[in-house]
Amino acid sequence: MKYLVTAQEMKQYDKNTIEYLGIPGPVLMERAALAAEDFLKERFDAVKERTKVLIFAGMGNNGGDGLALARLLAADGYAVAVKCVGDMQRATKQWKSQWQTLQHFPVKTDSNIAVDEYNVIVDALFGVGLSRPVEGNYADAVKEMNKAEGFKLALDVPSGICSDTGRVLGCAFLADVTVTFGFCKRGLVLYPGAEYAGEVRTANVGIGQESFLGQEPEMYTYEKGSVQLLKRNAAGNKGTFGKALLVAGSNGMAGAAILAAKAAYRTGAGMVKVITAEENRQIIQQGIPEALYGSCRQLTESLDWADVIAIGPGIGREEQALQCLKTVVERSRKPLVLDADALNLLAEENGRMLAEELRAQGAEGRVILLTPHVGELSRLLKRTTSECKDDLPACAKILAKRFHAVAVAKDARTVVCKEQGACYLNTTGNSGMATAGSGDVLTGVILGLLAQGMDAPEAATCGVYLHGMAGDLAAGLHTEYGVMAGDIAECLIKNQNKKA
Ligand SMILES: NC(=O)C1=CN([C@@H]2O[C@H](COP(=O)(O)OP(=O)(O)OC[C@H]3O[C@@H](n4cnc5c(N)ncnc54)[C@H](O)[C@@H]3O)[C@@H](O)[C@H]2O)[C@@H](O)CC1
Ligand SMILES: Nc1ncnc2c1ncn2[C@@H]1O[C@H](COP(=O)(O)OP(=O)(O)O)[C@@H](O)[C@H]1O
Ligand SMILES: [K+]
Repeated sequence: MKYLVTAQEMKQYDKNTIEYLGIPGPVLMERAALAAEDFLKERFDAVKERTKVLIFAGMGNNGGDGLALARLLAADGYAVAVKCVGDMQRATKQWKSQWQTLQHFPVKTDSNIAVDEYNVIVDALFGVGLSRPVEGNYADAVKEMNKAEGFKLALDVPSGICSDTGRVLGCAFLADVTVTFGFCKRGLVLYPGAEYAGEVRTANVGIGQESFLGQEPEMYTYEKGSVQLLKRNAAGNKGTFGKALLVAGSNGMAGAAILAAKAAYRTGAGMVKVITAEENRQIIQQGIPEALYGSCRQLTESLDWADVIAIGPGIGREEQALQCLKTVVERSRKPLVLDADALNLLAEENGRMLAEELRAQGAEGRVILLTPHVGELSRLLKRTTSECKDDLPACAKILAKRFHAVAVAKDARTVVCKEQGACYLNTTGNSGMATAGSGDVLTGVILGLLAQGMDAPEAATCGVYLHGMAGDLAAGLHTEYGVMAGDIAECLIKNQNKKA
């Protein structure tokens, strides 16, 4: 597990480290600069004579890190220059102290620095202290850095990227590598920040879990290779691994049902039954002969049969779909995954009473998982899609609280959260998964995990992770251009736990 922190959390952990653990701020700054220096030496020591480093320093402690880095590199024989941006009178105490020390080292700091003479550009304008859009001299400096040739390193956060949301505030530094200090910031993982950050290296500067003092970060992710499936019972039979009921696929939309059913089987469910439109009987039986088939008339008895239920992929928004949803909500209390049109129906005026009923069931303890993409989420929350996209973790939390459910808010970086506790941000997957039907596969994966007895939050986080890993494997086979949802289903579980 890897923590992802906000600016506020990071500042609190800095403060705790200094005030409670007794490690002075200048020590932390020195370690931050040493970590950045280590990285640069790893890359450039072999070509030190030809390496000229230009550091753009703002007036906060991020700039202070930059000044300390300039000193360390100069002491090590590198050609270094620093370009200060901002009013030195207003610099932080640590910055001023670094500036005084720097005067004893051979670092160029005068105002006529020709940027194109330098082949390494270091951005130390703003870190987690960025509080408003980058404008004026600062924006000019960011543009100058971006225009420069050569290797680009950001200290802590690329300037202009919001540490919490990954949004660009005004304009932002486009880094090849970001060395971030203590813990990885959310904005380095969320888009577009992730693209601006380039490769992210998290450096240990002496701020660790001891600095939480009971306040853990509210977001985490899994690193590749760290997710475990439930141990498979060697003596198990198909009943042991769960009966999964899937209500999916209206007339002409049988593909959604086939993809989700296949994914549930590929994830390990013992039995999968598909309830779908009568017209789909033949195509389902040919497309996935391993699945049991039922028409909508057999829904009620199938609810009794099932251990877990999913509804939504390809069901449409017609009256029959609404009736199926009504039956599933009212006639059963079993764990329920709602996706796609099931969510759209709940968001419509017609589905309002059902949504109320579902909320009440959630409050009474029914296990509910909602898996909206940004469009579905916006309809459920009655917000614009850009509002949802701009702060997906916050919107996912609202949804989880509203339905007393596990919310899986899908996007390039999917968020999973419960009513209470930390959110999971997924980092597996790729743009090849932005293809019709890949959400149906995810529904099947989560259903398959639930069928085997995984608890709901774990099935959601593990499911999203595995789905993304399968997408990465599929992209390895077919490229990000060529991935189709069926490929993702085929790649599930294959080598999933191999470290990348
Ligand atoms: N506090 C600590 O002990 C440590 C802090 N470290 C560094 O310190 C950084 C945080 O330092 P600060 O809190 O001083 O913040 P920053 O250095 O990120 O910048 C904040 C300063 O920029 C100004 N500012 C913010 N947005 C602006 C904008 N758009 N235009 C113009 N000015 C703007 C603020 O008013 C403030 O003066 C971290 O990112 C990290 O690089 C590291 O040295 C590790 C230890
Ligand atoms: N750029 C991307 N990077 C990683 N994952 C992505 C990307 N785009 C889409 N996905 C994933 O693909 C799935 C798409 O789901 P959804 O939008 O419901 O598709 P559909 O409705 O076509 O089945 C989600 O799990 C989402 O997280
Ligand atoms: K920076």
